[in-house]
Amino acid sequence: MTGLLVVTAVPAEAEAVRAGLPDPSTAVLPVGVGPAVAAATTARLLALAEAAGRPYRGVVSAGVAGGFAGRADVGATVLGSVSVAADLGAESPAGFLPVDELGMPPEWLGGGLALAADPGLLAALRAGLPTATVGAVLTVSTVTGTAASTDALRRRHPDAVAEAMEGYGVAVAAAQAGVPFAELRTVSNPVGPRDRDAWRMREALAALTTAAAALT
Ligand SMILES: O=C(O)c1cccc(C(=O)CC[C@H]2O[C@@H](n3cnc4c(=O)[nH]cnc43)[C@H](O)[C@@H]2O)c1
Repeated sequence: MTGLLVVTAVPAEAEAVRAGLPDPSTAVLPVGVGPAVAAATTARLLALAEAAGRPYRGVVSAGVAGGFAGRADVGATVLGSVSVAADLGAESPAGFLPVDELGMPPEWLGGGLALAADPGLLAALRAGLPTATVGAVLTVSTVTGTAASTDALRRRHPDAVAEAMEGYGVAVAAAQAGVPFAELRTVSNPVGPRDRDAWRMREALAALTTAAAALT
């Protein structure tokens, strides 16, 4: 059994995590932006480790995220209690219909639209990050960029603290491999109308380096 696998979307996030790791032998790898490439690449990494007789002890999806104002502001650290596929569904005149409300059983969805963090791994991360905000982290394929879609997400997910683009995909890969999963994010921007000037990437990456100390 090897240690933790930490997957980020892009190299800058991986470098920020590595810079704060207490154990430099922890694997930190960028697996791409969005749920599909993150799921496929993580699944391959987990399968290769298992085939080599050195399965990972757990996998953490880490990186920057948009935070829901009043729940997780810019610079905050967030731990996902659950990673949610927030835009997997169907549009209708009455609004968005999540795919699990269309009669599809959880097994068709890799375990469901909301995959909970492993309790032991989450507890360990909470212990190392006592000021982190804990709540649902949404996974979206399209970055939310209007007030209307922000309000709709807030209504549909009153427990959501942040949104990003990889967590649910990594969670599906981990569930298929039977490996504990958690999601760790630092907030680079508020979820809301698109405004690149509101981005604080340097601050979020610095917070990621600080938070990485909990990844023992
Ligand atoms: O150009 C824009 O307006 C824009 C706004 C938000 C994010 C992007 C990205 O290309 C970053 C995607 C990347 O970062 C994570 N991330 C960070 N903030 C958010 C967000 O508000 N909503 C969704 N994802 C976000 C995400 O996990 C990706 O890896 C561009």
